Amino acid sequence: MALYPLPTAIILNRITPFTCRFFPKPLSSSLFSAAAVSAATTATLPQHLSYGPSLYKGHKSSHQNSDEENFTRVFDITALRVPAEQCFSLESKLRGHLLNWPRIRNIARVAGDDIDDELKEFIGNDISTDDETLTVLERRIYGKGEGDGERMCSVLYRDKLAKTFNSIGYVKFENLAKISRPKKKKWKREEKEGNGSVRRGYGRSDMSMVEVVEEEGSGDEDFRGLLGDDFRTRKWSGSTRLLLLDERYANKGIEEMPEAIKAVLKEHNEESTRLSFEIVRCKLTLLYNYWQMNEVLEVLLPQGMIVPSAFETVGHIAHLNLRDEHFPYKKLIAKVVLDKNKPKIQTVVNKTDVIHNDYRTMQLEVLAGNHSLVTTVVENGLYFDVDLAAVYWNSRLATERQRLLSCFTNNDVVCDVFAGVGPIAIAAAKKVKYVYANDLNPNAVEYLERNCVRNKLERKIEIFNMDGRRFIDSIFASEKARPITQVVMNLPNDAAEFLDSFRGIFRNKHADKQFTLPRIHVYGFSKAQDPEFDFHEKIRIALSEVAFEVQMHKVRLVAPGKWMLCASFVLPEIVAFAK
Ligand SMILES: C[S@@+](CC[C@H](N)C(=O)[O-])C[C@H]1O[C@@H](n2cnc3c(N)ncnc32)[C@H](O)[C@@H]1O
Repeated sequence: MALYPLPTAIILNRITPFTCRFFPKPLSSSLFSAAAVSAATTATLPQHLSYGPSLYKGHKSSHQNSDEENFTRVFDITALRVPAEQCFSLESKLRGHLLNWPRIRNIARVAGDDIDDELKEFIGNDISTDDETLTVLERRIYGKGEGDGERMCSVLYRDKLAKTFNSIGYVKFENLAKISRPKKKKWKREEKEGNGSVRRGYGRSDMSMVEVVEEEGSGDEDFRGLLGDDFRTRKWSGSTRLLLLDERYANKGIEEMPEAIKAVLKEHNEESTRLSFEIVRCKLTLLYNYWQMNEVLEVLLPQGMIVPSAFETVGHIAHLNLRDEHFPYKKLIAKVVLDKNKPKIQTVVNKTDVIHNDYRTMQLEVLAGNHSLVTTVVENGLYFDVDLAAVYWNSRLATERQRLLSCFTNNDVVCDVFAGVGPIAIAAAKKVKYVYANDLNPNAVEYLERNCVRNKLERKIEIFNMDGRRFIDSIFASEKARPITQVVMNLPNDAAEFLDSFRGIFRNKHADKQFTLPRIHVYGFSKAQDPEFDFHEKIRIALSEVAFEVQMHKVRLVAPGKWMLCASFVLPEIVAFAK
């Protein structure tokens, strides 16, 4: 990620270690200027950040080789080490005292907390009842000479240990030179298995990591060096887990723990001297992947700036609607959106202009990711290929399309005058008898054809590429066309103006012949105080007649005070037969 260099500098200056200082964002509009960096001042941590994880809290990591590492925060916490088999019951007992941070499991696993399978075999399953086995094992681990219970000198012990474990084929101790061990690369591969899940037994994921902080001078450094990091200088305890305690208890001793925790410790330490119930100090590291989009952006953008938190998606494309104030940071914002929404999102675009062309296509600028604007949208089990650069698509209308479809029956013949790539026409074709779909945009028609085939509905749809007015004329005049029962006119800016095309569509039909008056569903916008009345008036003017029993449906607010509406009514007979 090479996009953050300068904002990173700001983070470095604005976030201090664990002292819980909060640096307000520089008011300067230049996030990148040195002035902005030095403008950072300290203040106390605001109330809403005083609890729970925050980028404004914790220590910064000592590794800061990449921009992402600048978002690493290390938190000192305390944990209760408990036997693995009891951790779930204790978790529910102690829930109110546990860390309970979002996306962090209260039960953590760290290196060395599991007994190796081979060792399990060696000591048997029931370690707590077999005292002799345990004593022998403890001698091996803590370096006491068998028989006398005294400590051996390091050299002798090391030698003995190497021989002992070698002879029984015990290969887990990574630092024993004589024993072959898997190559580093292989370990790495194992760490991330297929779906990205983490290697068993290690408290590291791509979001967070828990490590036990070793006490200094515990006296067994020699053996740790020999046996590797998995070797723990604590009494033998079988498989254990860490129950991460609430941040209030960080760096606290047993006396300061709540009664519930003290009771657990007391109860078990009385019961057994072998099982490990102990308080340990830990480091919880939250990595870049842990933080959510808005948390990262909040740190990167100047204080007071609205953090873009929502975007529309069309297939693999995230579609932002950035404000003017965001423009200097558009690439930065897009990169974070991409990072935080991978792999679903592969491209981030911003709308550069309001839609004002005939084909209703958007002017888009690709800000991050791959530059292809051809994508596939799945809506209600149907597949739609879309080229956002050349055709219209709006995922927000999915619910409205469903509502409209619910008005159709399997006896209907639908005519979609402004069909685009076919979200209404193709979905209707699945349900109704037949569909006539039209669009003026040749690109939309190409995708409409493609989508019909893709959804195996090409036999139920006939496609046209002409102006809507001409299409209405010709489809109703055609002798071959089936009698149309439903007409959809989804071009909200202008569709009402096309309604005059229905005047006289049956003028050449004999009045005594059977005919079907189509039900029209026309979309429009209104900024009026009473949008329904206003739209009704537009329809009356376009038809030069009053349509009765008009059902008005408010689709959604497209801008403050601007409604998108759908009016549904049966074409008045007087209009259809007008001369
Ligand atoms: C708002 S889009 C709706 C498309 C589709 N119904 C949907 O929901 O995605 C309007 C469509 O009408 C088409 N269009 C614009 N003017 C037209 C005209 N005069 N005649 C026919 N189609 C037109 C545009 O190309 C565009 O695809």
